[in-house]
Amino acid sequence: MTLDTVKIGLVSISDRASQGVYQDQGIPSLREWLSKALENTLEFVEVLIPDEQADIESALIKLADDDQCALICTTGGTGPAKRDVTPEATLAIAHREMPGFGEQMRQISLHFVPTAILSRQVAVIRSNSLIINLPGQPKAIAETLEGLKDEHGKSIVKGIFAAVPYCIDLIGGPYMETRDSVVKAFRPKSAIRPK
Ligand SMILES: Nc1ncnc2c1ncn2[C@@H]1O[C@H](COP(=O)(O)OP(=O)(O)OP(=O)(O)O)[C@@H](O)[C@H]1O
Ligand SMILES: Nc1nc2c(c(=O)[nH]1)N[C@H]1C(S)=C(S)[C@@H](COP(=O)(O)O)O[C@H]1N2
Repeated sequence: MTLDTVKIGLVSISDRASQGVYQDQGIPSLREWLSKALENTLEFVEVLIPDEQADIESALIKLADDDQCALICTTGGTGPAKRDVTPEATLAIAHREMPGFGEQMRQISLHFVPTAILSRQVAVIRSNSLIINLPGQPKAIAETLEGLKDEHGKSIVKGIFAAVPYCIDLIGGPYMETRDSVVKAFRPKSAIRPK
């Protein structure tokens, strides 16, 4: 079976990276982890913007409605600081909320940092796109998507990505295959397509 190409939007939200104060590591970290985790051919649409609610909303609308990305990952701007507005922007353009993702990401992150509860990250659906907020620390991207493994590679805490392919099936997106050594997608037996 030939796998579908998957279009993925990557949005890095950082005042300083967008001004060139430091080099953006958000988009490269997202691209690297997703390319490692997925067997499908991936087509990325990438945006680097400051923490401005209007800019974030229009970037998300364009990626969902015009580019038709099945998955959109944001990084940054989820904390309690005044300029952190990523969750507000995401909720403002959402059609439906998916609260399980935010709940699980905060649980996972508590295994890494006690400040995990400061992230207000959300996940939502807009039409056929799943949009997920990830924290801004570049290392938080793999932590929340993949979870935590012991020294033998055995999963201690499951990352949220295990649930992403089936969610995308259910909203009418492409069938995504993961590499089990990175993350094993879970689907009910009836939804698994033979390789
Ligand atoms: N896009 C990025 N590229 C590289 N490092 C980043 C990026 N975003 C955040 N970081 C790092 O993670 C830390 C926490 O991220 P946070 O989103 O809270 O940044 P911030 O303090 O709001 O600043 P800014 O929006 O200017 O990146 C930052 O201080 C920075 O060290
Ligand atoms: N996995 C993980 N989650 C994390 C962190 C981290 O380093 N790793 N940092 C926390 C911190 S310090 C903050 S303030 C919040 C919000 O980060 P953001 O504003 O960069 O999105 O994410 C939290 N979640």
